[in-house]
Amino acid sequence: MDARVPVIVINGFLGSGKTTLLKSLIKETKEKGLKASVLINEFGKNDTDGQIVSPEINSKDIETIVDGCICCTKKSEVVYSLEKLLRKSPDVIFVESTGVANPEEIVDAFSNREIISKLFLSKMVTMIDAQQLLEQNILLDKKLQNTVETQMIAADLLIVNKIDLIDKTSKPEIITDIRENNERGKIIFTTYSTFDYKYIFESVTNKTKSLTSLFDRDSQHGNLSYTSLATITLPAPNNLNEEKFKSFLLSLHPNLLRAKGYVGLQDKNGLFLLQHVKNNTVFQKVEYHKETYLTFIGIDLDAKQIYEGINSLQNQNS
Ligand SMILES: Nc1nc2c(ncn2[C@@H]2O[C@H](COP(=O)(O)OP(=O)(O)OP(=O)(O)O)[C@@H](O)[C@H]2O)c(=O)[nH]1
Repeated sequence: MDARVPVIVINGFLGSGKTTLLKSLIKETKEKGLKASVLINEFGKNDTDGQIVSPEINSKDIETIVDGCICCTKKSEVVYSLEKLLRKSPDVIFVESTGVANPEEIVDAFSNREIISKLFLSKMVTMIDAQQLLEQNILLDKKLQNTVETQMIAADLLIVNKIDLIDKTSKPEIITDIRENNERGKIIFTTYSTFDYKYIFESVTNKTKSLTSLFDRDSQHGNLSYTSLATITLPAPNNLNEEKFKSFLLSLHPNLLRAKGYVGLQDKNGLFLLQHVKNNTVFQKVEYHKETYLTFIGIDLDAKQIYEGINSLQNQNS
């Protein structure tokens, strides 16, 4: 019997809906009577995604690698984290990559001699932000555009998410775009990463694909590095004015690709999870009892401008 544990990698650009999918998949795994383990990789310093999925899974079944990509600077931590997860005897391991990870390099990070006999790559899922795909030219950085393409090339399953934010007549254009990069992957259109998860779980029992063979078909994209992509993390004020803060985030467009964190809002009790992708800003009331913080991810972000902007918002309120 093949005792290798299936790995499902969830790829996709910043804010495309990876954590939303991960949360649903953890729930679905439980409902199937199976045990999930999770490896989450965050580009920023804080484990926001781990915090978001934490109500669904025992903390011992989550490993988090922060402050860099497992496809480059954090490659060496992957084996250690996977070994730790394997000791919990999971039926399946979900890996959520950072939004700027190169899938080819992720597979390489997993192809370590010590773990390759214990795991197999069951599915490479790529989340696509429908709105972002249609406005691809908003990506300032050619390398990031390449990343989006590489994530499409690598996928078995392409989940076009956030279709509530686009004109439905654009679907054929999206399909054409995807097919230019990937001729064979299954394409599913979704909102909030909701679809029939049988397309994920059918592969859990199909132990055919090895980690090393995945990229035999395409290796031309090579190693990408992002010199201008940066994260800035700072403590968050606990009394931000919601509207002024939203305007501040919009003022950082188009350099700001993603912002997230935990904040307190003026005239509102409790703490809020901030989710900002492009021009969409959402504050969700949450139970959160640790230090508040804000993480900004973008291209050529001006740290001084961000620090001063947040400070000035705080001072306006006091
Ligand atoms: N309007 C809309 N929002 C969505 C949809 N799916 C997810 N979101 C929201 O988009 C934001 C980002 O979603 P996440 O699941 O955190 O995205 P992610 O890919 O994990 O983000 P990173 O890990 O930062 O790259 C959250 O506020 C989600 O609630 C959707 O279909 N439509």
